[in-house]
Amino acid sequence: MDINVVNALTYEDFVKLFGNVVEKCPLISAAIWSHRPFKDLADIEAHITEFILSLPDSGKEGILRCHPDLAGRDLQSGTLTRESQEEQSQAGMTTLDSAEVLQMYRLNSEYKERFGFPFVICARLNKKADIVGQLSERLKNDRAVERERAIEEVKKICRLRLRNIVLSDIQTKL
Ligand SMILES: NC(=O)NC1=NC(=O)NC1=O
Repeated sequence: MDINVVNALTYEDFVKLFGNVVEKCPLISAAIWSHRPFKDLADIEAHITEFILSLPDSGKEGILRCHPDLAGRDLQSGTLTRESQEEQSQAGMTTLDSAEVLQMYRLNSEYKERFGFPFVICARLNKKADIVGQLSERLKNDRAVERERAIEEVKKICRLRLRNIVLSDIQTKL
């Protein structure tokens, strides 16, 4: 997507296009719109990252709480966002057997109990085994370390969603 096209978008169209690059946090894209003109996609990403990192811990945890559990209730009831549905199915979360669903439920519950926010990982970059391994491993972290680790995953998800928007736009143009 031509960055000049992005820079020419109205506020409403910008938020419509980029509003879910951070799961269920359209306010973030709305907040960075005023920084246009953007040099390139990396510049948009940098502004989003700057916004997230400028938040207090409670704000960062608020972003984490907007993320649906992997293989959780939203997946089972079909209420995931389009992006999340694609990501979770790509990571094999839609083809778990009942024992694996129960294992994810138990680990996610233990994690949420310990940290007060859900386990977040960039599903596109991980397969089922990695996710279970990471979830078990990261449970051992202390809260501050784990909060930062989870925000790193939010940034990876955001980067891939931003690129998806650009690529899908180019495909429609071809
Ligand atoms: N709890 C999560 O990590 N959720 C997700 N990660 C993704 O990459 N997509 C999700 O829905």
